[in-house]
Amino acid sequence: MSEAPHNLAVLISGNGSNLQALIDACASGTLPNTRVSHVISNRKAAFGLERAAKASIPTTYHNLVPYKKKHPQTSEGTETARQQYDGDLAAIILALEPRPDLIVCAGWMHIVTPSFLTPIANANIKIINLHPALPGEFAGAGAIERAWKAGKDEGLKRTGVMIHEVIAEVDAGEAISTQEVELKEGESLDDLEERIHKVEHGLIVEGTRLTLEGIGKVRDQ
Ligand SMILES: Nc1nc2c(c(=O)[nH]1)N[C@@H](CN(C=O)c1ccc(C(=O)N[C@@H](CCC(=O)O)C(=O)O)cc1)CN2
Ligand SMILES: NCC(=O)N[C@@H]1O[C@H](COP(=O)([O-])[O-])[C@@H](O)[C@H]1O
Repeated sequence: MSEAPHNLAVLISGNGSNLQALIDACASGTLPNTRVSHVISNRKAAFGLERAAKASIPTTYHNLVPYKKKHPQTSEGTETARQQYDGDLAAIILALEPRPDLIVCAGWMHIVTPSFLTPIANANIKIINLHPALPGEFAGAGAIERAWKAGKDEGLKRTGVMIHEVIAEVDAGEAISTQEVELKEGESLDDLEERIHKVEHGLIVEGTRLTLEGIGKVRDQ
C-alpha cells in the first residue's frame, strides 16, 4: 500500500519563485511523495497566489490590516492585532484538510508570535523558513542588500542562504541547511540577488526534504 503523501503548507508574501521551486520539486519527484497542499499569502497581489492557482493548489489570503483597524493605533493595539491575526492564522492552518505535515515560510514577510507558534507546536507541526543569510548574520528583512553593502563597505567576503527552524526569535532557529555565496567585488545588488535566488531555489527543496525525512524517522519509531 502506498504511503500517504507529505503535505506542505507554504506561506508567501510575494513573487513565489521559491514556492514554484517546491511545486516543481514535488512534480518531478525530487521531493518524493510530497505535495504543496495549501498556500497562504498575507498580500493579495502576491504573484505566488497565481502560481498556486495555476498548479490547482488551494490558497488563502490572510491580511493583517483588518485586525489593525479593529484596534487603537498604539503599540498595545498593534500587538493585540498581531496576536489575534497570528491566532487566526494558526486556526486556519489547523483546520486545513489535509492537515499539513510541515509549514514552509517561502518569502513570508511577517514575524510570527507565540500566538501562532504555540498552537502549531502543540499540533506537532514543524515550521521552517528560507532566509538569505548565514546563521547569526543579517537577521530580518533586507538581508541581501545588507550583505551586499557589507561586502562593498567592510570587505565581507561571503554571505549565504539558510533554511532554519522558526522560533520566536527571528531567524535564530536551528539551521537545517546552509550554503555560502561568495561576494564579488564590484558586483551589482541585482546580480547578487539573482545568484542568491538560484541558491535559494535549490536549498528550499533540500531543506524541506531533510525536514520531512526527520519527521518520517520520528513517525516510524
Ligand atoms: N517569529 C519568527 N517569525 C518569522 C521568522 C522567524 O524566524 N521567527 N522568519 C521570518 C522571515 N523573515 C526572514 O527570514 C522576516 C520576514 C519579515 C520581517 C519583518 O521585519 N517583517 C515586518 C513587516 C515587513 C513587511 O510587511 O514588509 C513585520 O513583521 O513587522 C523580518 C524577518 C518569517 N517570520
Ligand atoms: N527574511 C526572508 C526574506 O527576506 N526572504 C526573501 O524573500 C524572497 C522571496 O522570493 P519569492 O517570493 O520569489 O520566493 C526570497 O528571495 C528571500 O530572499
